[in-house]
Amino acid sequence: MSRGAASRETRCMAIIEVDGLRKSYAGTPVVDGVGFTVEEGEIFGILGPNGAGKTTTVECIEGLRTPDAGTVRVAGLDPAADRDELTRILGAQLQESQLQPKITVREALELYAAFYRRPADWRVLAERLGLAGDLGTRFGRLSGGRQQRLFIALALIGNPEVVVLDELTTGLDPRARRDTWRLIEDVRAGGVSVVLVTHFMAEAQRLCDRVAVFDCGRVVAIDSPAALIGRADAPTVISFVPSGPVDEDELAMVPDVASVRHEGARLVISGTDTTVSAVLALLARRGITAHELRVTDTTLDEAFLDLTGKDA
Ligand SMILES: Nc1ncnc2c1ncn2[C@@H]1O[C@H](COP(=O)(O)OP(=O)(O)OP(=O)(O)O)[C@@H](O)[C@H]1O
Repeated sequence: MSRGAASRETRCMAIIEVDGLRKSYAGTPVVDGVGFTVEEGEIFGILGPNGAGKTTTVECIEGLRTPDAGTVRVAGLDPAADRDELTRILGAQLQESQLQPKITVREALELYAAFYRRPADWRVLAERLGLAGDLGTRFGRLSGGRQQRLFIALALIGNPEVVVLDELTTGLDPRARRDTWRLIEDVRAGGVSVVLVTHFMAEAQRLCDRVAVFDCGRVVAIDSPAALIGRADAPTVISFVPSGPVDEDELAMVPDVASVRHEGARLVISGTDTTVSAVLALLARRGITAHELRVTDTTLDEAFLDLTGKDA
């Protein structure tokens, strides 16, 4: 194989490579040795509590910030040095403040298409993203969900190989969020790699092939959502509404119990399979019936708490 072919093959696998990335503001490190790769065609999630350094990291990938140390490559390009070439490969979601409320959907699509040498056909994009009926509507009059559709369309208008979506569904109602998830899946099905910065565990669990969990400027874990959940100390949750009072001290003594909490009248106990049978046996001994009994796998929320000790 020629060296050119070999390097193309390497590039085929990783669309983004970040290694040893560091960035400080006023001497305070906010990104402190971050490294990960995003494979072509995957939806890669970046999760973490407020201030963990997620946005700073993606801004280095987008060429909006210059790293203090480390390397970032997007399809082999250095974002800080190759901004012009980068715009042909990478699409970034706009922030709301970058669009005038009076601009119509058609005008925004035409304007942004004009920035690229070989833009996507904006009419096709509008159709695909369900915006064809909104072309004459002013941005300020669109619902939050429709505005997000427009931001996705604008991120895709340069025919990018990878898009970075930062907190795309924050502020949307659950229905609009689910619609946006479907759009992101469609984008990936169209061959575009996706980097998704999110606070929502359900979003990461539903969409992402792999997730990097950030904490205090570092990556504390990278894995598939299922594998991260599998790493949790307490992989099983049993919950029920007890028919009478339960001695919680006694419950806490049950084998493998990691936590006992209340959700209204419901008791929620996390632990292992052993916990489930032991809790049921204890209830039977005390003559208590478990109404609305549910046994579920732990979620990414719980796995995240285990990894960072904080809510996202
Ligand atoms: N331009 C800046 N000047 C100084 N400090 C900054 C600047 N931008 C970000 N910070 C600080 O750097 C830290 C990391 O910010 P960053 O936005 O990267 O985190 P984040 O994980 O994206 O957080 P969030 O989820 O709240 O958006 C925060 O403490 C933030 O206040």
